[in-house]
Amino acid sequence: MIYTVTFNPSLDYVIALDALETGRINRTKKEHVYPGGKGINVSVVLANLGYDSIALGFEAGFTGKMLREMLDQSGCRTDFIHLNEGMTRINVKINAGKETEINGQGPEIPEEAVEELYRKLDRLQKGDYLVLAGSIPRSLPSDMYERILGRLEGRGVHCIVDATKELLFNVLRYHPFLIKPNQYELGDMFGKTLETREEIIAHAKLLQDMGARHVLVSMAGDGAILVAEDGTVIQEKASEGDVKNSVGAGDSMVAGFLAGYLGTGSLEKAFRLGQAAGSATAFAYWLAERESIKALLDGPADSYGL
Ligand SMILES: Nc1ncnc2c1ncn2[C@@H]1O[C@H](COP(=O)(O)OP(=O)(O)OP(=O)(O)O)[C@@H](O)[C@H]1O
Ligand SMILES: O=P(O)(O)OC[C@@]1(O)O[C@H](CO)[C@@H](O)[C@@H]1O
Repeated sequence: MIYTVTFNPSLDYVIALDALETGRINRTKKEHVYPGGKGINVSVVLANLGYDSIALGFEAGFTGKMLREMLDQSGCRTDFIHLNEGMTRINVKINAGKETEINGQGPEIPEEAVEELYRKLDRLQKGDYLVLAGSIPRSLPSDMYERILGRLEGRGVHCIVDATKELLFNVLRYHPFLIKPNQYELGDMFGKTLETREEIIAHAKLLQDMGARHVLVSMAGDGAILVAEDGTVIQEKASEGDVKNSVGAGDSMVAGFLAGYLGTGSLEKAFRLGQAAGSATAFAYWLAERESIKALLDGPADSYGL
């Protein structure tokens, strides 16, 4: 089974305007509310690709109730922990020529709720995949992901971590199966701006020296580079298309990679399905659907396990 964990889910309020001006009333041309949060997005795209997963995380308040309902309707299985105080955040995604995002802080997660999540994770079995993705609320310590991987160590659970800075650095010694920083996040981890292919590969390898297995570096419209555990490097440009809203492109890429890997066992197919899923999301108002992903694949969909 695949599990995703989203510590700080959201409702994403996605709006489109011709232009955004501060200090005045702006009116939207288009608006929509979607379930959000990185792990949840991974679960939604996995479901669109025909892969079952269970989305774990925390929800609270009327927004949390709505999040559950929306995910139920979309056929995505959840096993959230309900918090009695606060409310699931609403993140605002503004498409006005440029993309601007305002992400909320989210509710406080008490110690008992974290313990409840640990108990759920204790039930994972050998061969399961666990995706940890996104920020954690400020009330929690920055070694949260490390504690989870430490607890799962030696149990044969394959972990995928899509996080930045300390959250990511701290988990490397547990040899995560896959990490997916974007080009800027990777540079940021070393206090640098990475521009060339060589610089990106060299820094991905530094993360492998610290314990990561496969490192997938996404580069938005420029595509992605996979530095595999055995040193193989796969790089490809992204498909060209009309970008509508790239929020969730990275999460879609993680979902596509995992689906491709589970469906074929091939890192190359996984990489290509990941790229197609990321681009299909960028070319849509929200997360990629199965058909739009298939349309961006090179070769027949069944050769990707779809
Ligand atoms: N403008 C674009 N055109 C084509 N493909 C894109 C575009 N933006 C993203 N993609 C695809 O999606 C993948 C992931 O995108 P990106 O690097 O923006 O991830 P990210 O920074 O983790 O995104 P997010 O945090 O919004 O989920 C890229 O490697 C590429 O395959
Ligand atoms: O605040 P975080 O946890 O870093 O990111 C949350 C978020 O921006 O990530 C997803 C896109 O990747 C959105 O659905 C969601 O609003």
